[in-house]
Parts: sequence; structure tokens; C-alpha cells
Amino acid sequence: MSDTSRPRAVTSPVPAASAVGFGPLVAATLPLLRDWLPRQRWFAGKGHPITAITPVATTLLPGPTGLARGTGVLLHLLLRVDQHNASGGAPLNDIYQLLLGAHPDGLPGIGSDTAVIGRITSGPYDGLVTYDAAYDPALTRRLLALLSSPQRLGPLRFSTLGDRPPAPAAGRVGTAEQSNTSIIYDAGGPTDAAILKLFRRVSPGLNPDLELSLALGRAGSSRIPTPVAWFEAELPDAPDEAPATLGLLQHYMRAAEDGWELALRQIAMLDADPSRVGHFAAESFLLGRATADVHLALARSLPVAVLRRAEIEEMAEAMALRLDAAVLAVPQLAPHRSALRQIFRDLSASARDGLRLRVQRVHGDLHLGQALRSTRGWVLLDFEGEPAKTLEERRKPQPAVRDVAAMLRSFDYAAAHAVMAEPSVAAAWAARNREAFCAGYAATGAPDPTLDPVLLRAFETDKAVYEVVYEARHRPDWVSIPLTACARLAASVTELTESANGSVAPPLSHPTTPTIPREA
Ligand SMILES: Nc1ncnc2c1ncn2[C@@H]1O[C@H](COP(=O)(O)OP(=O)(O)O)[C@@H](O)[C@H]1O
Ligand SMILES: O=P(O)(O)O[C@H]1O[C@H](CO)[C@@H](O[C@H]2O[C@H](CO)[C@@H](O)[C@H](O)[C@H]2O)[C@H](O)[C@H]1O
Repeated sequence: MSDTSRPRAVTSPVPAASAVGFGPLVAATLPLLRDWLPRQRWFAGKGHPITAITPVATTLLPGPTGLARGTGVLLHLLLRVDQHNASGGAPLNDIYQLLLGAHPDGLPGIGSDTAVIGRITSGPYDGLVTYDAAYDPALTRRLLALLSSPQRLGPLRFSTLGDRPPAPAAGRVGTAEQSNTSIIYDAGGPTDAAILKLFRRVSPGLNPDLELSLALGRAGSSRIPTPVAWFEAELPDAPDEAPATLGLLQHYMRAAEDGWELALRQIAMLDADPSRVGHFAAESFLLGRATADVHLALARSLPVAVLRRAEIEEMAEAMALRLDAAVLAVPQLAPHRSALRQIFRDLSASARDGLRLRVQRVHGDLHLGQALRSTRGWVLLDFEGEPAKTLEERRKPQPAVRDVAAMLRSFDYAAAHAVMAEPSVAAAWAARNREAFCAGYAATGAPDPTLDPVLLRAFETDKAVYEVVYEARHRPDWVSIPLTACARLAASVTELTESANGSVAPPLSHPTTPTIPREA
């Protein structure tokens, strides 16, 4: 069927793109974005009034751009969003990535209300509906096509790895709760299936998710999904800086399940059968081993250093400052402030007693949802680090124990999130899995994280404090989970400090090694 014989979906006359260009389309969309952006999970500036939205780069992604033919337009936008800082700090001016779709009929066949930005009501594009084109399979197919060979398109630069370009496919947005947006292309065979993570808040410089995936790929690690391609842009405001990473295409592990879902399923069975309390421990042991494998590969591939007394004291002080900022943001934390500060002082005291810390590149935001159990074992995802931190902070070498502590928090989260008839069974489940994870970690020859409980507890506290703020901002119903953890950590202070004053702090008890299943 020729284009002219297609049934026309157009109800209002729309101009030929060549006649007016897409500037007016973008300009007419900007006011609609003021309401729409703060409703997106990935928008980092929630709660701060938007003062301006300015396009910093607009690129038409090639394809059958035919508004009049009902095929839709796909624009790649980088938008600078200026915001008044409602907390009194410096104004915010972040850059966000948006795939802007426009269609006379809205978003046909896509069941996502949040994707619709709004209808334009004046000017040359009057009547068009604009939307987040990540949700439009026909349009995201164009982005995948661009990722199949190295090329440039305006400010966008596409790079590929390996010799097998992704097969053409329509995309769908993943359903996982996430800080960015992932588009899954899995209509073809399992080896072709790919997932494209579109980074939403972008800044100049290599995103650690891309950087570490490439480093681990080069190191031959099987602990990550194979990277396939990526794209980036030189930001016009920062011509001298490294390009901003915009998206990473990886092999999609279709049959894999994430650790959070697996853990919740296990916990759900405990009510009926509390004797299953140790059933997940073998998996946690393997997950500990996978985490250590990643750490060992990163330490071989990227720079490492050793922190001495002054630097460790500085690190402990930074933790205390983050705690103070968190207390201001979430006053329920205030009753625990002084005990939690003691935890960081204990770390400084260890530094004065001669503690030395090896630092290296780490995951930076490890939790059960970032681990996939595939037929070939556990793989880790999302090496982006904590979304609220600057790229520079996230790319700094850190003690590997930071990831261990974060995963220990995740076992606690899973246990606390599950509604259990008998909370002590959930607590026992968390304890068993935390211990098994550490045992698996140490079984690789990597340093046993339980041997320095002062260090581990400081990192766990730092993470729990971060989580209090994260939950208060994003999921207020969940804030009691990290708050309870902070209360527990605070309560442990006297006990551990007294014991440490006696001689050495008590190590966590080691599990009896669980039966280890085959990973692949
Ligand atoms: N390679 C992959 N294979 C299968 N599922 C994946 C893959 N990468 C990501 N996912 C799924 O997408 C979710 C979000 O990915 P993630 O990288 O954590 O995004 P974000 O940084 O936006 O939170 C993951 O929790 C996982 O369920
Ligand atoms: O996955 P992201 O990189 O976006 O990380 C952020 O969101 C996480 C939640 O999705 C959040 O993790 C917290 O909740 C998890 C359960 O949903 C839990 O397993 C983690 O232990 C807990 O920290 C993460 O902190 C945040 O940065």
C-alpha cells in the first residue's frame, strides 16, 4: 500500500515539517512540560519550582516523518531545566533527555497515561498531541536502527561493540521501578534481545554505568549483561568537556529474575513454613561471590589507591555531614543523630589506630533489584551509582565494602517490606542471608567484610541514612524501613563501643556454609 492510499488518521490540518521546521513544535511543548516533568519518577528536581525550560539540543531522528501520514515525529531533546531551590540552596539547572513524539491522534495503542505530555492548542502545530516517545514502539525502532552502526547525527554520536548489530525491533518500556527509562527490544530470538537504558538526567562526562560495563566487558567478566552499543552527545554548553552518555544498549536477559523479586517470593513462603528460613542463603552466598568477582575484576582493570588516616577521617566526616543534612530533611531521624555520629567517630578512631583502606571503582548503589539470577548465574546491573550524586563523586574510587554494606541493607529491606505474621522469622531470614552473602564474598579470596565490623557498620549506617532521604522523597510509605534500621544501628552503638573498648569488636557470626547450587 502506498503512503497516499493509507487511511488518514489526521483530523486537523498539520503543516509539512519542511514548511515550518520543528522549532515551533518544541516551543509549544515547553509550557506543557512544566506540569509533566515533575510527575515523572526519573525527574530529580521534584518539589522545586521550575523557572525555565530551555532546549540545548534538538535532533530529528530519521524515519518516515509524516505527521500528515499519521506516522508521527521523533525528536531527540536535551532540555535544561532551571529550578528555584525550595530548600534555600543553589538553584538547580539539570539537563534531561527526552524523546519527544508528536502525533495527530495522541499515542495510538499505547496504554500509558504518564507518557502523554499534552495537546498543543495554538500555532502551526495546533491539535497535535506530544508524548514521551520512549513509549512508542514505532518510534523507538528508529533509535535502535541508529545504534546498529557507528555514526553521528547532529550532536549525537552512536558507537557499537562486537560484530553483531542488534536486529531491527519495536521497543517497549520495561515495567521495573527505575531512575531512568529502559526500552526492551525482545521480539526476535533470545540472542538478539536487547535493552536500551536511556539516562534521563545527564551531565558531561562518561557515565559510570557505561564506563564500568565497558571495563568489565573488556576484562571478560561474565557478571554483567554483554554491552552492545551506546550513544552520547557533546553538550553545546560544555564543548570542552567529555560527551554526556545518553544511552547504553545491552544484551537483554529475558529469562532472568531479579534478586528482589526472588527474595520477596522466598519470604512470602515463610509464613506458611518458617523452617524455610535458610532456603535463600545458598543464593545469597552465590550473590556474594558474584559481587566479589566484579570487585576483583574492577580492581584489576581500573585504578586502585590506599586511603590513609587523614583521608579516612575525611570520609567519616563526610558521612557525619550527610547525616546532618538528612536530619534536616527528615526530622524523624533526629533522635538517632548523636548515636549514629558515634558510629562515624568509631571509624575515625580506627583510622587513628592505623586502619588503611584500599579503594577502587565499585558499583555504588548495589541492592537486590540490581542483581539478576540468570541460567548462567548472578549478574549485576546498573553501575551508575547513587542517582543524586554528581558524576565526579560517583566515579571516585571507594572501599569495596561500600557495596557489601548496601547489599546487606537490601536483605534487611526485603525482610522489612514483607508483611509477616511473625516478624522474628523475617529478621532471622535477613540475618541468615546477610551472613551467607558475606561468606560467599570472602570465599573468592576477596577480603572478608565481617572482619572489620566498625567499617562495615559505618558504611551500612551511611547507606541507611541515604535511604531515609531517598524514601522520604520518592516513596514516603517506605521511609519506616530505613528509619527502623537507623534506630537499630543507633541502639547497637553502646554495645559495640563497649566491646571495642575491651579489645576487639565482635565479628559477625559466620554461617555454616550453605549447600552451594551450581550457577550455570
Ligand atoms: N540486561 C538486562 N536484562 C534483563 N533485565 C534487565 C537488564 N537490564 C535491566 N533490566 C531490568 O530493568 C530494571 C532497571 O534497570 P536499571 O539498570 O537498574 O535502571 P535504573 O538505573 O533506571 O534504575 C532492572 O531492575 C531489571 O529488572
Ligand atoms: O535502582 P536505583 O539505582 O534507581 O536506586 C534507587 O532506588 C532503589 C529502589 O528502587 C533504592 O533502593 C532501596 O530500595 C530497595 C527496594 O526497592 C532496597 O532493596 C535497597 O536496599 C534500598 O536501598 C536505592 O537506594 C536508590 O538509590
